[in-house]
Amino acid sequence: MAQIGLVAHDDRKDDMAKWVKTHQDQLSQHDLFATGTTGSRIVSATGLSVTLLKSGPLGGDQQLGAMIAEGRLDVLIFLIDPLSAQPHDVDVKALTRLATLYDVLFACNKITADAVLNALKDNGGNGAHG
Ligand SMILES: O=C(CO)COP(=O)(O)O
Repeated sequence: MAQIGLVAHDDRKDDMAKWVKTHQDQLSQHDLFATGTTGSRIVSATGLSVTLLKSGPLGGDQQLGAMIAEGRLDVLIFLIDPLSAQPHDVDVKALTRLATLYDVLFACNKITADAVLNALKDNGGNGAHG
């Protein structure tokens, strides 16, 4: 079982809800964490059990970053909107920086997110931190 963080910017929330629904069976075998609004969308689309953190602009990105720094997150799926400015851009950068620094499985678009789930399957369902 892996600890998976799920985050999507506003323009990518529909994509995230659809992606999670597509992979619902596999994702249900893992511990899911999400920023507040993304997580609420996922829960209403799928009924999956998700630990809801604060909304991204209110500190949710930083909470996920702290989990990565403490070795408590194996995977980050962060569907980023590359066409809109974010008021909390510094938090977004901090989260992507920590995901890179700590070498977690990290996807910021759907096709890579698919590849990450395949990698998890190949690894017997365990993330990098086992
Ligand atoms: O802003 C976000 C990521 O930077 C996502 O936060 P929400 O899921 O609360 O919208």
